[in-house]
Amino acid sequence: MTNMRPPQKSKLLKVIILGDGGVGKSALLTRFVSNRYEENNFHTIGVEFMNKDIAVDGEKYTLQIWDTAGQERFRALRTPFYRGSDMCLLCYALDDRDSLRGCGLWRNEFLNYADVKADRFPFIVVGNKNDLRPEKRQVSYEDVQQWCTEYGIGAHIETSSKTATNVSDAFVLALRQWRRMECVAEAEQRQLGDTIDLTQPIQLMHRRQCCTGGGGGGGGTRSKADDVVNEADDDGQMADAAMHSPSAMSRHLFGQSRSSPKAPATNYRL
Ligand SMILES: Nc1nc2c(ncn2[C@@H]2O[C@H](COP(=O)(O)OP(=O)(O)OP(=O)(O)O)[C@@H](O)[C@H]2O)c(=O)[nH]1
Repeated sequence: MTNMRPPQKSKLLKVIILGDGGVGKSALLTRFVSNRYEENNFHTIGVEFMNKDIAVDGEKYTLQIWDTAGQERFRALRTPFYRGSDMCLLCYALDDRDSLRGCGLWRNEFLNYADVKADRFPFIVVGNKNDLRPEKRQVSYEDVQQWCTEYGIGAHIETSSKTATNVSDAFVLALRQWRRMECVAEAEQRQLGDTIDLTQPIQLMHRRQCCTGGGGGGGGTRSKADDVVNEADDDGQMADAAMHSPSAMSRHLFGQSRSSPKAPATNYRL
């Protein structure tokens, strides 16, 4: 026996990179995964993916990163791969104003084919080629901030695959957005789980035994609730009532007369 903790498993997450043709999506992926940069890339046809292990805030992840073709003619080849994505990088190039506008169309295309809710999905906006000289820049940081606010996207980063600036940070940012969304979803789920819908009929199981009341036949002291449970053993209805609301036993079967032979006590409205 050893007290060593088992090696932590990494979580597999699917990341998708979208943006107009030539904005630098493939260069970003190649820089991140292989730390290489090529000046003359071929256009991507359809989709390609690569895996990269990453540790963020003490957690291990394997990112399965899908690079998609930005050219319109490849739409039918790329869209089937949107489903199941955990996060999405919307890319534009700093020297191409139209490519920022394009991000809106990419977002819509993604939402449509991935079938996810816009306000529940972790998008980030990535401005590529920030190594270019200032005079080549067509998109200011403020333009993008404004765009992000308009589309409700909370994270934006500028990168350069050429000079390896902020490339890993872009993926870490996306991962953190994903985690934030997960936390929101979990909190909502918890809230839903804790909420009892008083308008719904509650179906109780017959002859359930109460461990605190000695109902398992352990020979402990009999409680008042035990008596009531046994008293109603014939049809099991009272047992359910006793377990769920012992103090309400005086109102047997929730307001219905005990003499009523077929009182539907196991399917009631509060
Ligand atoms: N200056 C500069 N140029 C870049 C950078 N990243 C990419 N490029 C240039 O942009 C060209 C297109 O980059 P890609 O990565 O192929 O673009 P893409 O978005 O994948 O294009 P599609 O495959 O057609 O969708 C490259 O051949 C490079 O010349 C960068 O960080 N800085």
